[in-house]
Amino acid sequence: MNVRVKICGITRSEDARAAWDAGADALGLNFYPRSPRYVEPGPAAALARTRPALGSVVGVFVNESPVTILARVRECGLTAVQLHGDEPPEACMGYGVPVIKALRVRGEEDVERARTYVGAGDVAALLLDGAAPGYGGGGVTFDWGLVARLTDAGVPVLVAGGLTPGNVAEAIRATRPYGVDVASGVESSPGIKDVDAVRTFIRAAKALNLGE
Ligand SMILES: O=C(O)c1ccccc1NCC(=O)[C@H](O)[C@H](O)COP(=O)(O)O
Repeated sequence: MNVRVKICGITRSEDARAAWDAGADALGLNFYPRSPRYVEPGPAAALARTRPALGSVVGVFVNESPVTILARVRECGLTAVQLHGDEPPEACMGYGVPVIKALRVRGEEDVERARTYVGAGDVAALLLDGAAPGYGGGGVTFDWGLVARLTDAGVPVLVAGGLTPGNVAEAIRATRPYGVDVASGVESSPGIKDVDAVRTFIRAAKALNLGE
């Protein structure tokens, strides 16, 4: 197993550097203006420049216009875009970088809906999130038992929603995902990462990589 770790909602350069140093594979920069983790394009470009040679910087968008997404990809050097709103499968292409489509999971019907994105456009992975109010970053888990039907079929899935240093290992064992993603579970307040929690989270996730 080689589980990748994405730390989402980075707003400060010290948090970005700490996450890379701790072994993060990807950082998420949030371009949804209503998020407490929103970053303006200028500071986001500076955060993206902390990226090490093999790291990935993912821009998170909610129902954003393609023109704006393309502009952010170019000006911030994003290596992937995460569409975290109500974007249909046909909207998941045209950015010149891989697309991660996020879906909130309440039950089996949402997993079936997720299947409609597999192979659509530039979708390279699905991110399955809990169904908290709002679009993301809500700290709510979902039934991990629903993920296996996708991962067993070889679909790259990032498991998100309510993950913490304390439950990430259990989530990985239950879902055998391509990766895991966390925002609020490693914060002292929204947008401010708790560096010790980030380190513990990454260590817990990557320990399973070493264990198999
Ligand atoms: O984090 C946000 O504020 C946010 C707002 C709107 C859309 C997406 C958002 N975050 C995207 C993420 O990838 C989060 O890491 C994911 O939703 C999990 O969040 P959490 O449950 O807090 O770990």
